[in-house]
Amino acid sequence: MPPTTPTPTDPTGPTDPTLAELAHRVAADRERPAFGHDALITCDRLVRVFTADGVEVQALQGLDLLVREGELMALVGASGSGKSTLMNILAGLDTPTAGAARVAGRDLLAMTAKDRLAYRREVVGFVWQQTSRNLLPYLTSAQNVALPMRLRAAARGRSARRARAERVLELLELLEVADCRDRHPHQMSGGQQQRVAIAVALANDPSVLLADEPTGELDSHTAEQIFAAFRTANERLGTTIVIVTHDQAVAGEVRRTVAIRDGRTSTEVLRRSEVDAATGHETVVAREYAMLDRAGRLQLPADYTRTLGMRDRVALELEPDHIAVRPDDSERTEA
Ligand SMILES: Nc1ncnc2c1ncn2[C@@H]1O[C@H](COP(=O)(O)OP(=O)(O)OP(=O)(O)O)[C@@H](O)[C@H]1O
Repeated sequence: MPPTTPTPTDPTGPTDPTLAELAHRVAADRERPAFGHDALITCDRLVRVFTADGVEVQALQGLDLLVREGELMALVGASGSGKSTLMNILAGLDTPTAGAARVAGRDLLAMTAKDRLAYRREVVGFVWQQTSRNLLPYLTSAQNVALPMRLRAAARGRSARRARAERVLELLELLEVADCRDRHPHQMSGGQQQRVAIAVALANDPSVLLADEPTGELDSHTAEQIFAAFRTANERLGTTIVIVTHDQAVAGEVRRTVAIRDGRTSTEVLRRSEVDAATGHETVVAREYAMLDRAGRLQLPADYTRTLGMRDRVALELEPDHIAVRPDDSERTEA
């Protein structure tokens, strides 16, 4: 199809708005809900700059991310793309340099030290890659799971021992490690330790469970089982779960995988099941999307731009139902 040339009468092209139209747009903007108003996690133009030896590193460069309540999603990206920086901010362990971040109604930039402690104890749970970082070595599994509940009870000046013991057992059973309840971490396999770690993270019924490479130290079979445990927690308890992973198998099992590139969300893969009406056969269809930020910026996948030799400048054409992005043809046009 030849490129369309937008004219002032063309509804797809730019026109000079009248004063009444401008007033209408301003009113509509004012009424439009804020970015991420209905999301459980909202990152809005999030920036994190580190300064080391006088050199600035921009780990997050205006990252936008929305996660809805009840989602189980994966974050992927090359080493150094900013995944751990984002997880540390969402876990309340680090503060962004600029932008906005909200989790379950908490503004992560405005929390006091006391709010931050309560946030880490009650709103988020985390599972780290190193099994040794998740569990205290001198406590049994049951004691490890009970600890966050005891700390919360102490902070609130309450004690409900029996309810606590019941919840410990419930969680260990849900994660299929009830038989390990009296064992210490060194008496369990890596997979069992990570299951107990998930139970610890869920102890105070957090709104969000964050996991940073939780299967990084495990073989692929055990990694699959750990992933199944996250899915059980998501389905049975309704917990929203965000997993950072390099593991393609894990990333391929979730409905939504968001890729981070150079400190920004770049592409997103959504998977949905389709049932063939004739055979009843179910297949999973995956589709990749690029993310358009609020300033209209788009990151094109590196393999696409490489394949077409696109660099610096590209040609844009507005079509009735899409925008075409083509390699720079200015020199050819001028010749
Ligand atoms: N405390 C810090 N001081 C200085 N630079 C840092 C610090 N933490 C992270 N960075 C830098 O910020 C960038 C993003 O790092 P980050 O650890 O978030 O990446 P990542 O995607 O999690 O990588 P990996 O997959 O290797 O863990 C990197 O360039 C890193 O060197």
